[in-house]
Amino acid sequence: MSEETVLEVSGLDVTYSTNRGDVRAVQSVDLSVRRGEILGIAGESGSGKSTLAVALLRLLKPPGKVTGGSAIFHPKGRSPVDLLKVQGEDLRVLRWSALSYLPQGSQSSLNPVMRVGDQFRDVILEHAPERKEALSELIERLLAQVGLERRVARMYPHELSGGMKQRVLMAICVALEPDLVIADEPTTALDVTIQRVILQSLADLRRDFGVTLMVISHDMGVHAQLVDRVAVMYEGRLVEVGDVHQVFKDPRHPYSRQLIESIPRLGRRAS
Ligand SMILES: Nc1ncnc2c1ncn2[C@@H]1O[C@H](COP(=O)(O)OP(=O)(O)OP(=O)(O)O)[C@@H](O)[C@H]1O
Repeated sequence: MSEETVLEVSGLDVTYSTNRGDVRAVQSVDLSVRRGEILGIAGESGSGKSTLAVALLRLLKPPGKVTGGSAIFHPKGRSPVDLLKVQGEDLRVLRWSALSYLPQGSQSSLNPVMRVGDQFRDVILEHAPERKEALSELIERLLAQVGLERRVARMYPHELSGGMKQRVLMAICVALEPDLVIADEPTTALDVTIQRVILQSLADLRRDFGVTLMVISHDMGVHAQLVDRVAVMYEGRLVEVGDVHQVFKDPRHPYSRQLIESIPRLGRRAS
């Protein structure tokens, strides 16, 4: 795996100002993501994982506010950019083609009145119109990559199971070969068998497309099966970052140890 850095987060602070006072949801977070790796973000509910993701994706809504730090992103073939400062057209250009997002509960993010193939077409043609010629082949290849038949392109979202919708979204996320995909709780709300299929598809996407993934999950089993390195969040802070085997074998922080001990049984790694 290359040691090239895709994203360098330094001193990130995010605060929600409420009438009951300020909630410092992310505090002084330093984190780097290496090209080609799967980095897990672990921590219990409320530890700040989603806030970290939406701040990096510039999708943070009021009363949330980034109150400090930088997130230097290095897309291939483009100049580095601070994700916390990029604006307007520059931000639009980065979305999907360099930075894509698989949101929590993403199964409702497909447009219910559009066929799956048209949803691929919209994303691909908006950012890469030169792909128009070979578009059907590309869509077929992307669907196959996540284990779906090409007939799925002609279907509407309501004709798909939850796991199929999740796989369609994963394929759309990687369609433009982004430098980084941020997936928030990709297996939550799916049954256990489907969870395994999704984890395997994510591992395959990295193997076949070399995609860099940041995977947010409260489920330590997901990290055990999928990720290369894991970062543990606790009350808005990163308390430990390391090789996943190392962290599971010898957690440095008592909170990481607690999280690991709370897993009923460690699963097998997917890759
Ligand atoms: N819109 C909001 N207004 C006020 N506080 C918020 C808001 N959104 C999140 N918070 C607070 O910020 C902290 C971090 O929440 P966040 O959702 O990022 O955690 P999480 O680890 O992703 O948890 P979950 O998996 O449950 O989403 C929590 O204390 C939460 O209550």
